[in-house]
Amino acid sequence: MVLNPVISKLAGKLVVLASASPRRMEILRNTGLRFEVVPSWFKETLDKEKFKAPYEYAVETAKHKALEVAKRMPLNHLKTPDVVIGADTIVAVDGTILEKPVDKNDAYRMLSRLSGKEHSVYTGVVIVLCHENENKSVDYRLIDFYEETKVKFADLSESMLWEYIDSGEPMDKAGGYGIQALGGMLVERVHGDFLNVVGFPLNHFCKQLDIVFNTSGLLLSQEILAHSETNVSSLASSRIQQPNPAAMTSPDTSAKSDLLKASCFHQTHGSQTSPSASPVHKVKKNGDNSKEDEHTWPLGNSCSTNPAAENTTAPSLSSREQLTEVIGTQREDNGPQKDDLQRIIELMDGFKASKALFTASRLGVFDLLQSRPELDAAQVAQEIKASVKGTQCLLDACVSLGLLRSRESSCQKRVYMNAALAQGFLLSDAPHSLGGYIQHCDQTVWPLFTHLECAVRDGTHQHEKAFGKKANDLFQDTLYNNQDIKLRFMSAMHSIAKVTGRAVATAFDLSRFKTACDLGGCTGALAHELTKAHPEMRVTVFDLPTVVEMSGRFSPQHSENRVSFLAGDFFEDELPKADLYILARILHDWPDEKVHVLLRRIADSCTSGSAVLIAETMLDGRKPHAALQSLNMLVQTEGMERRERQFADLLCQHGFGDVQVVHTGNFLDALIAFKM
Ligand SMILES: Cc1cn([C@H]2C[C@H](O)[C@@H](COP(=O)(O)OP(=O)(O)OP(=O)(O)O)O2)c(=O)[nH]c1=O
Repeated sequence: MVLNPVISKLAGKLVVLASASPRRMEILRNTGLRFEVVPSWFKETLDKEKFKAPYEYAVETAKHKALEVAKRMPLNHLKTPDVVIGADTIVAVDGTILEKPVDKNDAYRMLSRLSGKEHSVYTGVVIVLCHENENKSVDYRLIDFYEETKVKFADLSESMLWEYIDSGEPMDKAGGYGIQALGGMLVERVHGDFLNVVGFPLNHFCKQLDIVFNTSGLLLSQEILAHSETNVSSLASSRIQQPNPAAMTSPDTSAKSDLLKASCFHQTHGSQTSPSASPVHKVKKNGDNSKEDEHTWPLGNSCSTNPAAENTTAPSLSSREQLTEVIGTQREDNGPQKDDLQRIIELMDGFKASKALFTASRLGVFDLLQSRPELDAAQVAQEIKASVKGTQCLLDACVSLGLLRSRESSCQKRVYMNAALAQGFLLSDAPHSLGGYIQHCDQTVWPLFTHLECAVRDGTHQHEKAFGKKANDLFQDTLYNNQDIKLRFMSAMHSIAKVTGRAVATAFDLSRFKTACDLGGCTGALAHELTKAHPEMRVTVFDLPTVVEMSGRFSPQHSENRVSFLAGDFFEDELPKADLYILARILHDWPDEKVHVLLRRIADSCTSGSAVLIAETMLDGRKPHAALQSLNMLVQTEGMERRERQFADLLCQHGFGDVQVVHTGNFLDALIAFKM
């Protein structure tokens, strides 16, 4: 806990881990830090001969990983992070650097060299602080350090070696072993930070953060204080990395982003923290637009809205402290800006990236490579019954998108395996699989979006143009009009609810509510998360008969029976009585006049103190996902996405007030309003 205050100073900042390492994610996630994961595309091919010490190689590699993500995000993700963390772990024995083995023989070679000896594990870490300056370019300030841990292996027999290698564990780990898993059996002694061996020297990282914040607790102040050499420990060193311009291309810094105004919602990776730690803010009713981005944090410290506009005075520099070199580029005066052109190309390529993901998912590429990693394009093509040429293009596109990883095998063939993103979200049987939603996007949303221009001109959905049939009743005539389409849609809604359910269920303290009714709750995925998070709560899922009859297919094996289903139409039938009514991704299907009908019916069913919990992607003028989701509703439904204030205005007309919102950091934001 002693270091927790340091981590909490990153609250409200967009922190990005530029790593696909599940171990690094786990180590950081366990600190309660909220961060996004954006694996780096940097190929770890620096010439080792050019470095006088192994740790220099690790630090330089970590720097390139972090900077690549820091530069790419404004273009690909349309947002500039505040902090990007890169890391690289290597094993060094007898002056030789060992990274991840390319195949089993390579693993054997590495482990044989380590057998019976002491070696060093170095993890280089680079923290990139991104700061948008007055001319809209982004300054990058780097702080780097490395940690060394000494590890002594036991004498390893041939049989032990091969048994370990055949476990598969060595293949994605430096030095060909994982000390935190089976590889622990090989280790006699560790001297230094254990987590450093696993891939991230957490203690040193927190100490470094403390230095960066120094006493005034400022991050991204005008002058980032550098760390003096005084805290060099026996096995670790911290130093300011004076970026070597020759060693790297100057980052594209013209990316436009106002996200350095520390927006008050979190990009959450991993475990949802308790409601008390989530930033809850009250929504003012219409007319008071000036404070839209100001939120008060439960911890009492307000999040800055724009560092550049703050009257932050940089702490004075002591003689022993150095400034890191600012890396920035001056904008040229003539011709199309390279970065702007790149931005437009990225946008034009967007649909190709989506379709590549949809196609790979539909062809079963991710499931195949999970069961059989390290296949080459020809082998994948044979399995998915596709051309080698087409498969090669698709696989390489997925690698470029960070969905797959590839490397040269020992017989000089390029082999492919799933990246962490694919393992987390794209496998059919993954707990948070988005496969259903991807199929819905590919089969339903994609054809509708080809008629976006008509949707914009007409202001109506495009089911008839896309599928050749009139859709009078949005759901009955389109999404539910045959079993396959209905099952696909329910699977899509189920996958979204699985990914977002816990964040929505824990966004507020709902312990006062004993009964809830999830209107349009579809498969009950959110309902189950609510009962998990609130042991006293019973939830009734109220949805159309055609949906309720299929919901059993999605019920979790081991679920308490505090979730029940009731068939009905929430526009027509009497609503079940409940303390809390839930509308998750429901209101965005309907125009205001229909929303008023539904809210009036809910208000009539409520008693004082009852509440309504809304989960939607809320428009905030910044998040591209929300604005694009609103287009999605335009082509698909009669509805739209709305701003917080629009919800507050709709709700107050039906006697609901004290509106609070939590930006959960994933697809959905949560809003609660109480019956006054
Ligand atoms: C020595 C050792 C390494 N490792 C892992 C940590 C790292 O994930 C990996 C070293 O390879 P890295 O290149 O540092 O990291 P990575 O490839 O996994 O992820 P990324 O490059 O995207 O950041 O080896 C263990 O898990 N246990 C160990 O005992």
